[in-house]
Amino acid sequence: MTLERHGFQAEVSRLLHIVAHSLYSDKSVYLRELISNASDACDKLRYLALTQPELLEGGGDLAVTLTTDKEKKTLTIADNGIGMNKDDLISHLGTIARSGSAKFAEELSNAKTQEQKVSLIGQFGVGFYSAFMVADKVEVISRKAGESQGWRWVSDGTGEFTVEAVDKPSRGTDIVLHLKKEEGEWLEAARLEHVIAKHSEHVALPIHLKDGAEERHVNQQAALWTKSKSEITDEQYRDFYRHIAHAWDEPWATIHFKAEGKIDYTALLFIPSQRPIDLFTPERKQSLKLYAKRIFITDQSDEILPGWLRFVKGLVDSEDLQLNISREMLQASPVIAKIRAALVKRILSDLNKRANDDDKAAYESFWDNFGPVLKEGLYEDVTQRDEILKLVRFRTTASDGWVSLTDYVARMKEGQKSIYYITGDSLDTVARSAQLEGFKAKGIEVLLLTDPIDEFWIPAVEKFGEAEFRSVTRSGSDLDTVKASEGEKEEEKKPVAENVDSLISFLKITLKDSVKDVRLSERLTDSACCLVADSGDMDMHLERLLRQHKRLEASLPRVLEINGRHPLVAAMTKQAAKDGDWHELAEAAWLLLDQAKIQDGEPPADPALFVKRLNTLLAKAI
Ligand SMILES: Nc1ncnc2c1ncn2[C@@H]1O[C@H](COP(=O)(O)OP(=O)(O)OP(=O)(O)O)[C@@H](O)[C@H]1O
Repeated sequence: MTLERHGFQAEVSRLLHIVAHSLYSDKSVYLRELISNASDACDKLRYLALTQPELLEGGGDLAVTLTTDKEKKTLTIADNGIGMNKDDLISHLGTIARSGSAKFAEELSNAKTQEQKVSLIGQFGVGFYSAFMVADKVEVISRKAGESQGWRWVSDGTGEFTVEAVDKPSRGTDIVLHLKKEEGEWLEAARLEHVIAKHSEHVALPIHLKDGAEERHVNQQAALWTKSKSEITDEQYRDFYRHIAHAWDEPWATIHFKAEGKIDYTALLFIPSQRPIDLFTPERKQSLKLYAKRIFITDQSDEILPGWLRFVKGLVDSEDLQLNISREMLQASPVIAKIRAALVKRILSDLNKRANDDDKAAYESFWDNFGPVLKEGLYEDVTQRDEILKLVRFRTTASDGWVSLTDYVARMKEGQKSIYYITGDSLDTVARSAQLEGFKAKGIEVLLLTDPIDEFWIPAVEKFGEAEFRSVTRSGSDLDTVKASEGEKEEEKKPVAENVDSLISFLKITLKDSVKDVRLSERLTDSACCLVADSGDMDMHLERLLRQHKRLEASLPRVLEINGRHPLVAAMTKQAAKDGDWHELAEAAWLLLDQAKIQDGEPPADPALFVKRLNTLLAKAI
């Protein structure tokens, strides 16, 4: 059979280069990764064999076997699981199929320091490729269950791999590591046993170690989640989390409980301390593993947890599920629906405890990582809305830290009935927005919202207690009904330019359909003008988002608010009262509209014309 040469996908090459140059202080993690893959492969076969017993080919004792060869300097990790055929080898081991990989590769190339790279890899996981931390050549010899042809994949981890057909009598996969010169320790049985005890003790599959003529069973194999909490150490929980979630970080939270009664199940759930890179991909895939009576069923069900809890890792094992339940049947299963409801309740209540814990920084680190995902629940799950609102934290104009809605409401000014917010792309731009000026002057706190999901949950939720959410970029904000508190006296206000109404009429006639209306503003103190959405119209940031995603073509005309106390508006008002040539005033009117757009982060309607007008006026002034 011919030997085929293939190039690795670009992101894999880059990843391999970094991994092979051994960034990790603890290289032993490669063993955990390869044993986890072997154990996943056996789980997959065991599940398929429930309906296709012929796949077991008479050999149903699934196991992982580690074999050392001191002469050849190889360590082989073999399993008799599902195996891979030629296409599987090329796609699974030659590309990173996982979503988020393009973003990962981009960030990896942008990362400057080794620490940044390690942290990125930590978020993404390197799985199989970690083999190249200890090996300068890796051979994968595999035969897929139900197929007769075996295949051999070989690579030295630099850009290319080869695939060829080989005979492989036994089903499953052998990973042969040709160890680097300095990695001889992986030929020592004691060293291997120690690492297995540390990282893979709880793998629910026998792990055998063959060292010369001797073969031993080296793991305890007790499913960790079946033990009682008091028998499990923090370290065991952590190692189990890393094993089951293919993670590299510490769990931020560990939730382990047994439910007995109408439905019996055990849940062992983890919340990571690092945000994985693929958290915001469109599939919003969750990865909780489902077991029935300790047999793995699936990690692909969207039924066990809602998408807005997709950051939760771990497993659920139920006594009340049929072993041969198909993934389709899961969708209609009342047992799953009940388990899901209970898990959601439990996770939210644990989060609530942590939110009220003294360790504010810990909760804020969770919020930083997963807050935007949890907020999706406000939009999607009416029944959990009140519980989630208790957990949400915001940046605001009044504080550098995170603020809860309860804190916000407690600080509301006399006469303030609404919770004010502004949405935008980044904290910096929203915090500088002209629409906030009047609110700042009165000392009214405004929530600064910068997650795309904010545009969707706010209109769905509408209220927190009695207080309605109100955008400051909308007209009719009732600013004048709110009293400034003592010590925050509003600055002495300058009088509004006399006859400003005639300027307003002039602006309406000149700007015509480019604006919906022109009004005198109560919200501006420093800026001459700003654009706001008319009450009932779409919020401006939402409109921009929809246009970016090509869901909306043209932009809607907005209300131009002008500041009657601003010197520019005063000068224009004077000019409007005079008879004669209004050409220059009209040019100034267009400049006023364009500057409002620029302040909102939008380009002027016609940039060339904007520059021409500006230069004409500047030339006169200089
Ligand atoms: N021993 C094995 N038997 C069968 N398939 C395997 C084996 N090892 C790896 N694979 C296949 O190769 C894929 C890639 O493995 P890899 O460890 O790189 O990533 P992963 O396990 O999917 O994710 P992670 O990076 O989180 O570990 C796996 O998803 C699996 O399909």
